[in-house]
Amino acid sequence: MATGRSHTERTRGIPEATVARLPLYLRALTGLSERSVPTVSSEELAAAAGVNSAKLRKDLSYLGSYGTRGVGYDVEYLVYQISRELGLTQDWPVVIVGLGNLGAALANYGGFASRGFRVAALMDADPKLTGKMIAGQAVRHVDELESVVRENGVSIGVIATPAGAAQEVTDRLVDAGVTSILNFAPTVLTVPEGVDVRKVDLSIELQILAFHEQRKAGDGLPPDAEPPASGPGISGAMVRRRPSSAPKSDREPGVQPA
Ligand SMILES: NC(=O)c1ccc[n+]([C@@H]2O[C@H](COP(=O)([O-])OP(=O)(O)OC[C@H]3O[C@@H](n4cnc5c(N)ncnc54)[C@H](O)[C@@H]3O)[C@@H](O)[C@H]2O)c1
Repeated sequence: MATGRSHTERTRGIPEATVARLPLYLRALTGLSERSVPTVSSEELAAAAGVNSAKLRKDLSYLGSYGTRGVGYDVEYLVYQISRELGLTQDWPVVIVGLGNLGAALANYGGFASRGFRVAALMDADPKLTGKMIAGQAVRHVDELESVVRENGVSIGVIATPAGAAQEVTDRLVDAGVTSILNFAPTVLTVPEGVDVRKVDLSIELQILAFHEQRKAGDGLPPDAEPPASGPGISGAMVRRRPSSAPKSDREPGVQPA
């Protein structure tokens, strides 16, 4: 199943679209693994992940995984391969900033820890929230952000503050050493080279559904109108990058590109 190529060789050149589908395969495979299913065909796995099987085979070939004719893919091994490719075989401490409705819901979501994303700290600017227990952790004041990031080796920050605070929080996270941001606030974040931002925007997903609903109703669009690119709840690439030297006035509001 695996080729003789090194991990580094395989990692090079995996298309971003393939990377975006790997979590879908992993979720489907985890379900199979929990049911102790030993092998899976590309057709079954593709159906479970909601992609076509030719695409799946191509995607998995980037990992050096080709399956065995007549048998399919070894479920446990493929779970390991995809987890390794996604960097999930190590622990990633995350910090959640903004513990309002959304932040508290995220903190209570068990799916982070079970996938190796340990919530190292919950931080909020509201002194009334300091010390409040959420999901078994005391909320800490955002004044401690830099020390929390450094002490816990945090590399991923989750932003669930109002839009107006998101850039300032991002700058502080980045200055403290965070290199990946998951942004729930409805604003464009500007980050230096080398920092990745993923934006989650449920309202964009709803707008795409509205487009399709409108088409189903045959309302006002020419028959050959192209639908917008649909995607997972986490919008695609992202990122407006600002060289660290660029002035902060470069920032502009708007919708982060998907
Ligand atoms: N992406 C999505 O699909 C989605 C869905 C719902 C909400 N949102 C967004 O998520 C954010 C949070 O929504 P909510 O309903 O939880 O809001 P909320 O008002 O309940 O909570 C925001 C929290 O952020 C804290 N905060 C404000 N400034 C801060 C700062 N500088 N540092 C640290 N904490 C700070 C506040 O004290 C508050 O506890 C908003 O930007 C909202 O628009 C996004």
